[in-house]
Amino acid sequence: MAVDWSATSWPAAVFHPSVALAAAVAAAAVLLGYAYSTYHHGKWRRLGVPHAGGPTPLLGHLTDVVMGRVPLVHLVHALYGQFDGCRYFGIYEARKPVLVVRDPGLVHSVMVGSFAHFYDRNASKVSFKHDKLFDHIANLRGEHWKAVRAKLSPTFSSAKLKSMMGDMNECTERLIDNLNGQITTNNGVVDVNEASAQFTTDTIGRCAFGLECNALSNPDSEFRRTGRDIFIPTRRSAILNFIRLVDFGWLLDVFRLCDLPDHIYEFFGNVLETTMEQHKTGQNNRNDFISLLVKLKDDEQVNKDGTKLFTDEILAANSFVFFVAGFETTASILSYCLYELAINPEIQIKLREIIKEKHDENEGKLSYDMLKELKYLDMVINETFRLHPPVPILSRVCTKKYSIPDSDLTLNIGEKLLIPTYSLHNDPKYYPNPEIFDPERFTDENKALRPHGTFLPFGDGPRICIGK
Ligand code: HEM
Repeated sequence: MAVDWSATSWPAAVFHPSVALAAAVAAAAVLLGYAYSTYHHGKWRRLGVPHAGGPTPLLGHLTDVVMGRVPLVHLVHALYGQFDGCRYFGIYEARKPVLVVRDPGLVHSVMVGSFAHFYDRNASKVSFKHDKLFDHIANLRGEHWKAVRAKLSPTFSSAKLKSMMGDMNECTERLIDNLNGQITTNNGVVDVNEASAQFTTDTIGRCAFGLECNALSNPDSEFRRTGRDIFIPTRRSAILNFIRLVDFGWLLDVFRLCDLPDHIYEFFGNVLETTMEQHKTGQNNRNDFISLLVKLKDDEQVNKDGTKLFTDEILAANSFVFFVAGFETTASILSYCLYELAINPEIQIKLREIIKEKHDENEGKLSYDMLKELKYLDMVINETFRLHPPVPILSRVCTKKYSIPDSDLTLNIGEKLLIPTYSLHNDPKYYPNPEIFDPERFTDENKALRPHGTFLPFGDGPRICIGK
């Protein structure tokens, strides 16, 4: 049977004015969305800055990173290789132009010499307004950061470090027992990753908080569980980070959303309250991080504007960051160091003999001064930091207009820079055959041959790691 097209209703529907309007609105929305998501993508071309090609609308160069196909450090490393010979290059972190600094001299200027232009790591607190643990030293900005940093720096004076040696030695004895136990029960196979995480949890718990965390003897202890919960990526944090990345972070403030589960906020609030109380009532008279916090709080005068620097929230946030910043980094470098020693037995034997000799000279005791004399141990650890930097990329935000010397490029306030630590550590120009584990790169003579800005496991300049 022939179809009578004039009798069907669809052509009439297509041309109905409301459908045409909807189509026009949809087209306008697509165009607007495209314009929004690519608005800044021409910046590096306009400025004549060498830049990575083909940014995707909305996600820029981070599509594969957001999809979980490539870690950010691999992406930056591949581009670092592509821009050999350039002092810097541009990428797009989603919509935002970001400058990656390749030249060690410029890296050093940004972090040290011209620090006054690059005070901060984060541009703003948007999207974190309701995060009770956000206002810690690593996130604070400008003068506020400077004031808190000056007060917290004495945590790691050499006198304080010396007083921690007893606790560290005790945790180390337990680590050795744990490793020996694993060797016996597991045919010589050892999970150094988990043992390092447990050891680090116990050591920070004792040295900073005066707490017995028992992670080595009880892998399910509360501190160890909390450490795991903070670092295991969740769908929730992935979604929140995506929202931030595409510049809708303000929505998280509107809906009062935070990254971590409630029990983590409660945990750090409780740890701080309990340990501070123990110090105040004399149940604990150790000279640790918490005693410093108690003193800062008690001694503080109210500012002219009636505010205080060390509010309960600032203290809780800083307890949190001392645990978080110290835990994963130290555990990671310790397990990589044990791993490298296992696959480089000649280095292991040499290091072991040097340590044993000193240990015997010192009547079987491990002291702070003895550690400082173990130069080869330092070289082995530094080579581990070079190959496996726990923080492989650093960031800075321009806080005061900066003209890059010998170039036409001027950075404006709020613009972001990345410093590719991992790539600088693996650049054959500074470290020939970079894939080889070779502690000899860190003799005094060899170190002196390399320019500043080529070894950054703890960052550099006034914002360098406080726990270095
Ligand atoms: C192997 C161990 C560690 C490594 C590799 C490491 C690495 C780093 C790096 C790369 C930075 C950024 C520096 C910059 O931007 O220039 C940093 C900052 C920081 N680290 Fe560490 N860290 C380690 C241990 C610790 C420990 C034990 C603590 C304990 C308190 C700590 C607390 C901090 C803090 C609070 C900051 C922020 C400093 C500021 O903004 O003023 N870190 N760390």
